[in-house]
Amino acid sequence: MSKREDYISWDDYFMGIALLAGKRSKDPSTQVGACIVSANCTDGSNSNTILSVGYNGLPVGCSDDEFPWDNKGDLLETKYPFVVHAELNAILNARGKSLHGSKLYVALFPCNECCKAIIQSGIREVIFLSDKYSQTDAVKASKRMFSAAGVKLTQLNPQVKKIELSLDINTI
Ligand SMILES: Nc1nc(=O)n([C@H]2C[C@H](O)[C@@H](COP(=O)(O)O)O2)cc1CO
Ligand SMILES: [Zn+2]
Repeated sequence: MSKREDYISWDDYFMGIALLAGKRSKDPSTQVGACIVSANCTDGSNSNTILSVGYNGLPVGCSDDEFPWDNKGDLLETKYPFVVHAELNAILNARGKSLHGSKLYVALFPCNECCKAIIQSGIREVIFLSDKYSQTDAVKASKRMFSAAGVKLTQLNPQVKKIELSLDINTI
């Protein structure tokens, strides 16, 4: 028997992990996931290892049922001042582990605040799917900083449009 040929690529796999993490988000309008992966080492050691994962959600101790999820209205009655973005959560979930030279896979292009944390933590490449907020000042500021800091930006061209998972034991 020869090897399976329809296995998913590394890029689709890590973006898939980011998207799966986003499924944990309680945000009713936009669920974002992020996955941080170690750099490609020239000798192949420890490359393509998942260092951390995160999704957009409230800080620990802030109840998902008590804080607002609205995206319109007075700022303090919306989610915006409270939600930790997926990228920042992934960086913080690494708990101080070195992220130098790593890559970050994220479903949605990072905002300016996450951009600063990405640059400062040593992440050298951002691979994203959607850039639906490209016209916002947050994304424009972000692109300016990424460019100045030399962080590579790659919009993923996935090899597959869909990855299906079944948790039915009869399908294993
Ligand atoms: N890159 C991002 N990572 C994120 O985790 N988010 C989060 C913040 C909010 O919870 C949600 C955006 O909500 P909305 O404005 O589409 O209703 O996604 C948003 C962006 C966009 O910059
Ligand atoms: Zn952000």
